[in-house]
Amino acid sequence: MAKRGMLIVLSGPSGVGKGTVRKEIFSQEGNNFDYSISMTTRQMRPGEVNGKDYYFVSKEEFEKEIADGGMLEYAQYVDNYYGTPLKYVNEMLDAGKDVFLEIEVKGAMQVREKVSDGLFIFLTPPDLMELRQRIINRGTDDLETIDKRMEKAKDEIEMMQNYDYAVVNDEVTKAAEKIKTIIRAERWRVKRFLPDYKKQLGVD
Ligand SMILES: Nc1nc2c(ncn2[C@@H]2O[C@H](COP(=O)(O)OP(=O)(O)O)[C@@H](O)[C@H]2O)c(=O)[nH]1
Ligand SMILES: Nc1ncnc2c1ncn2[C@@H]1O[C@H](COP(=O)(O)OP(=O)(O)O)[C@@H](O)[C@H]1O
Repeated sequence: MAKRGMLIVLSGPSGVGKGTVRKEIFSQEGNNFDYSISMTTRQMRPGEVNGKDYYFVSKEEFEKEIADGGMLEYAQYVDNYYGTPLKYVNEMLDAGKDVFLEIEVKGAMQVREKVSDGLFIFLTPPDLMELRQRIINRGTDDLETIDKRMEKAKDEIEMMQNYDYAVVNDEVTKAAEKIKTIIRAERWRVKRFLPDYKKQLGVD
């Protein structure tokens, strides 16, 4: 059986640039990871593709998945559900692939409870004004939603203490570089390396 893959969780407040940084990492290293496509009940935005950006489902379908135990984690975020389907993640990890999740903080904490050897990275904005500006620039939210997201962001940043690494998203390429460095180093953490190495050496 292949060595089980590593679960990499990229999290942080909405609008900080998780999607942007994740896409930058995948454009360079897409062959090295699998991305878990989330399920959501929110409206599809122009340009989004069902099954690529998200699996877009109804509230009823999402609640059925929860009831059937099909979600690794889920959260309700600004009136919609978002979650990670469990089956794909397990299949990929079992096949020895590293799987990347890009999720908000409540979901990340559920994963932390369930997956003790995951790698948890918190992407954080240079400051709150810059975060607000990014959400405005993205042009996907009305003012009321932006205010809700900003209120949430303050609580979300408090959650940083529960993560393994913090990365400031000042520039996209720099943040992506830092995350790649963290992942490379993580592969050589003794707790990940040693069990296999012992097997190889025939010592236990
Ligand atoms: N818990 C959880 N959060 C998710 C998942 N997928 C996306 N999110 C997060 O939900 C929040 C809202 O997502 P979305 O409306 O797409 O906005 P955007 O990511 O800010 O463009 C963001 O912080 C996402 O990272 C998921 O599967 N689980
Ligand atoms: N380092 C950065 N500098 C400036 N703008 C950024 C940076 N990273 C992301 N953005 C912009 O901020 C907005 C929010 O990014 P997005 O990736 O959608 O965030 P998230 O997935 O965390 O909600 C987008 O308009 C994106 O182009």
